Amino acid sequence: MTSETLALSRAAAIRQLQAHFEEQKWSLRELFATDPQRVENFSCEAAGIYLDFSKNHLRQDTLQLLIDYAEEQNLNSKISALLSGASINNTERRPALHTALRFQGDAKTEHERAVADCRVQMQRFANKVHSKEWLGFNGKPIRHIVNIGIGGSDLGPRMVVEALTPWHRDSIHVHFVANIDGADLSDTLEDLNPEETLFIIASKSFSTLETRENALSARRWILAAGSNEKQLAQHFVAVSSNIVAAQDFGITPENIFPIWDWVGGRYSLWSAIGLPIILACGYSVYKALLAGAHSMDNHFAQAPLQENLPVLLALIQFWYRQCWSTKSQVVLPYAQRLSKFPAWMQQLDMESLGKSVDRDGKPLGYPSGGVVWGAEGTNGQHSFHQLLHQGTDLIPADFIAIKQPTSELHEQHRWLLACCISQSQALLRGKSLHDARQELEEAGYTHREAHSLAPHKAIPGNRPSNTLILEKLDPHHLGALLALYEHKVFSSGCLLGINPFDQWGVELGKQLSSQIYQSAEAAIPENWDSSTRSLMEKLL
Ligand SMILES: O=P(O)(O)OC[C@H]1O[C@H](O)[C@H](O)[C@@H](O)[C@@H]1O
Repeated sequence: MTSETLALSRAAAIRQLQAHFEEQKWSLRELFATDPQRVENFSCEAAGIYLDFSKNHLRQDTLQLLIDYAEEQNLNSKISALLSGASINNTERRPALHTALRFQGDAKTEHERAVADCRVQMQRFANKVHSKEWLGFNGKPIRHIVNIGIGGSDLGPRMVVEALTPWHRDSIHVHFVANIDGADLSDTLEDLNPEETLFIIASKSFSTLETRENALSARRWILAAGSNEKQLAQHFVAVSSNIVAAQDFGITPENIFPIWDWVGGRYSLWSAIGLPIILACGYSVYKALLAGAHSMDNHFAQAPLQENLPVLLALIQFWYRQCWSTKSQVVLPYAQRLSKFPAWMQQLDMESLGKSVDRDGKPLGYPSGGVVWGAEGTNGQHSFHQLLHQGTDLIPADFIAIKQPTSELHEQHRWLLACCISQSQALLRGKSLHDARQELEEAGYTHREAHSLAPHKAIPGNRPSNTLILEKLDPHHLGALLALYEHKVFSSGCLLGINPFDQWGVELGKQLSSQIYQSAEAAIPENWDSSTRSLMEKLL
């Protein structure tokens, strides 16, 4: 099918789905009441992750319409194109081969051989640090690693290092600095000894403002502590595809870990951008993470669309966004150690799907990616869940539960899981006006008072959610979970007909910030809007 035919079929399929939506009269409670097998019919398991998607506004015919649409959009062949290294990132004319970063067994392709070499380089380096063979300028072993990077060069490894806390080595502490706000770096360095600190300058482009400025400040901090220029090599390594810029910064070639243009920033934690994970937890943990992701890659490649976890999640998102006009989706990991997961998801989903034109540059004419947000449970229950339950917007939720306790406090874990289950049940069931009235009367309110208060207490319910269950929060399951969402976002991009691999929308702000920074020293251009000019006068 040509791209024009695909675009026409997209528009027609969306209209058909909308017609199906208009006809639907069922409530979630009715769907459960009329189908005793609903959970069996609307759940799947793969790579150690169980997905219950029964609490969604889906009947078999809805799902079939969605699957038909995915087939019409050639989703299967697009998945094959992604995994085989076709130039799927059409605007930047390159493949998106993050799956090659987690290959298992012997390296077969050119990409895998490059990855294998890099893995050896990382392992050797980590061994030297862990065995205390790698010394700082004063002959002291390294105890602190500070990763300086932002966006994809920060969010993934930061989230994984926190998620895998039980695997941390006692001898090494890993820290992350991202923000251009100097408080981020200075607060982090406050209690560190420069003699025992090593910086990873993580930047695919090696030209990102925040990373450059933080790296320069870190360099001055090490020099001020007594290191000479030559000894800086003992305190700085880099991960970059811009080898020349990293060398110009003063990093010796053997301490530069490569990343390639076929690895997108938000998909890069599996590359040398994941070096902090190896330093914090050891190489075997990193390997298990890759293996978990690889098992999800295999599932994504092989499972039929109707049993394919990433595809199902993408279809559900598509259904709500196109037909239910949802504006956002919330991700709720019920695990303290996954507190940074929503931030990682935000970059993954919003940088990928926040587009207004299709792969050919034509206006979409239908909504693309929405807002992704969330926080770890149970904390959100005591703040924003109010809006999920009683607000006017329908916000589909993904709950992520971990079956095995993540601490010694097993009783608390049972409470955590009970809270997680109760939230999706409350979203589904709601509370009728009648029940709210009765509850109030039972609590001693007069009939009249109960009548007037009940609308405030009633909860609409009928609100959808997915629940994902991981057996354990270990490297393998975590790897599978992250790959699941990566492939979900890719599938969403295919369903929307957009290229999810570029992010040129972020460039304008960067260009303007340097113009503003420079103009503040000279005259502010007169043709700039008065608000910008006034803010510059007040602030700069
Ligand atoms: O790794 P870097 O080249 O420093 O890029 C870091 C980040 O900056 C950019 O602004 C992009 O929006 C991100 O996708 C990227 O991950």
